[in-house]
Amino acid sequence: MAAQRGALRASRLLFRRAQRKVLDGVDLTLAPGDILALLGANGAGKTTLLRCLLGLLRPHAGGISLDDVPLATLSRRALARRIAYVPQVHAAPFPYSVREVVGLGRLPHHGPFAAPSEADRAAVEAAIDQLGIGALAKRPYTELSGGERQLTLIARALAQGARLLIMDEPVSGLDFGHQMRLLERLERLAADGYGILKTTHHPDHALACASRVALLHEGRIEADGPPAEVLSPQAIRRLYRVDVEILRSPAGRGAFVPAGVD
Ligand SMILES: Nc1ncnc2c1ncn2[C@@H]1O[C@H](COP(=O)(O)OP(=O)(O)OP(=O)(O)O)[C@@H](O)[C@H]1O
Repeated sequence: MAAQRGALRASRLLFRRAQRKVLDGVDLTLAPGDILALLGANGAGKTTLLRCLLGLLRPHAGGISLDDVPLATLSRRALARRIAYVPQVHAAPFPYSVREVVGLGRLPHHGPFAAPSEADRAAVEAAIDQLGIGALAKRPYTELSGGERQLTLIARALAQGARLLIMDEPVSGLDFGHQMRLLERLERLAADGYGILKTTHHPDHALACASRVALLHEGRIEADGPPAEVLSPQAIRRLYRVDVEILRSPAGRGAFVPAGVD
């Protein structure tokens, strides 16, 4: 079957750690326009799967392709222009300005020793505009709040030119307001044709902001589909051993309410 244009596709991935199958026959596709939320309990293998999709870990079996081209045949630089990783917010070792941090996203285009071109500078400014962080551009990254750092790291990914963004718990450590604003920004990026894969420990966020949800359990993708279909109380029970009820607002939004834990 032909992959959707621009899609990243993993088929039948197997990955072992110390003889244990962390990923065991995983199929997953990320296409432009998707917001795909990957849920799984602690240790389920979400980060391992992300690292395979980024070409940082080589699966023991199965294949990963980008536009039908095997990932393993693409250079790191070619890959970085197509797929960007947005890590969890981290402490920066040096007080680079926000503009300089976003500019690091241009390295796959001009290399570490060449001066940035006009096109590089334009891409950096466009990414800063897209994330609405122009007012922060001169501030040292080290002095930013967690939410501002997260926006800076997303802008860096956009400056990279990649259309597929892979995010490890993008709202972790953010206050409620910043969480909601970040999720809203992700929706806008998806509407602009970016494909976003994010891991999350919040089923509520997957209900509120995802076009698809994939559940990783015991090494396999147990379900992959629209949030309202996949995120049943039974599925939450199986994943987290928590009983929940789903409350729906008149606007159709949903939230999980715990009804009991093991
Ligand atoms: N470098 C490593 N060496 C050995 N085992 C590892 C290593 N990294 C991860 N593991 C194991 O692989 C399994 C999957 O880990 P992974 O980090 O992918 O899970 P996760 O779903 O991202 O977890 P969390 O939600 O807690 O971040 C876990 O059992 C973990 O202990």
